[in-house]
Amino acid sequence: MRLRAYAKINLGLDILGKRSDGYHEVKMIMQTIQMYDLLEIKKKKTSGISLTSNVPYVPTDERNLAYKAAKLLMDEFEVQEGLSIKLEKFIPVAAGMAGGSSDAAAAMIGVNRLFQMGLTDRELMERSVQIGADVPYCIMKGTALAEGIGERLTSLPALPRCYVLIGKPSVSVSTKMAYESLDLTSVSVHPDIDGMIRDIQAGDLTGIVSRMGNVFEPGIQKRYPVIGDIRRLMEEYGAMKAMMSGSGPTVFGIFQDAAQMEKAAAALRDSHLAKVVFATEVYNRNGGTTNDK
Ligand SMILES: C[C@@](CO)(OP(=O)(O)O)[C@H](O)COP(=O)(O)OP(=O)(O)OC[C@H]1O[C@@H](n2ccc(N)nc2=O)[C@H](O)[C@@H]1O
Ligand SMILES: Nc1ncnc2c1ncn2[C@@H]1O[C@H](COP(=O)(O)OP(=O)(O)O)[C@@H](O)[C@H]1O
Repeated sequence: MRLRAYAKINLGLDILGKRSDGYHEVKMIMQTIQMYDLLEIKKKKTSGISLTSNVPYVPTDERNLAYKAAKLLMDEFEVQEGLSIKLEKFIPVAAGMAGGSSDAAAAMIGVNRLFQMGLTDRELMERSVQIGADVPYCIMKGTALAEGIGERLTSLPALPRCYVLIGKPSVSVSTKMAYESLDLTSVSVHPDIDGMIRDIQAGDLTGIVSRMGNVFEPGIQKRYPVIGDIRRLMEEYGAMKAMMSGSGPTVFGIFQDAAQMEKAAAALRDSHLAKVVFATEVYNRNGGTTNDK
């Protein structure tokens, strides 16, 4: 069975406070994009899970989030057969694009089907938060409001047609480090997430984009100025707006025009500011790219 594990961007990312368990209360607008890892999962006769990957820098043992997610379900359902997972990574790692979380989500969806466990998406989402705060969203996909630690999800209408340019500099950012080093008292500008929800409901792309904001961005950009360089380049080449995704360092730009985005992508490649440059579109729950009829 082959599965796609889609990447996400955060159109808006606000942090409301810190909980006693160390996790943070968030309020985010999540958006799936047409960039994905591929998972091929198969039953195998010998028990246990084996995982292979096309990249050397992700673990292939129980530290891999796809492995962990598969194991969680297989343990609960006392599956005696084994599982092999072939993981092909295209989503940059430790990039703020939920690559690992999405692999975990796809593994859960696949294992549920392969071993006929009969769990609903809702039941998978409830279990998946044990793997990571973003995993329930990666099961749900599309445009959504994420609250709590990221697991309280409200589905939103699909975005109007637009294009997304991804630029990932060569640096990596650990999510844990990003949360730990964030000083909430010094956050002076919080994005207007409620306003963005209204704009999404109204299908107003200009409004949505004007409210894009990420409270992680100033701190991470200070450490890695290349983030600002990529952002500026994208805006110079016609992005309605560009911003860092999640805990970074990936920058995405929103474009109204595909040809304009391709020009920006070429300029970004020439600049060598980004190690990964990828021109794409949003992904919606119905499998399409827009809410066009
Ligand atoms: C920042 C975001 C924004 O979408 O994405 P990424 O940048 O990782 O893609 C997410 O909140 C990342 O979610 P996820 O990557 O699933 O986090 P987890 O694995 O559960 O947690 C990693 C670490 O981040 C911190 N953490 C995570 C989520 C949260 N709401 N509060 C936190 O403080 C905790 O210190 C935790 O140990
Ligand atoms: N399937 C996986 N894909 C990518 N990274 C993984 C995976 N499983 C575990 N990891 C580990 O999780 C960390 C964060 O990965 P990732 O999900 O790509 O970050 P982010 O949430 O910032 O996009 C990496 O340091 C990596 O070693």
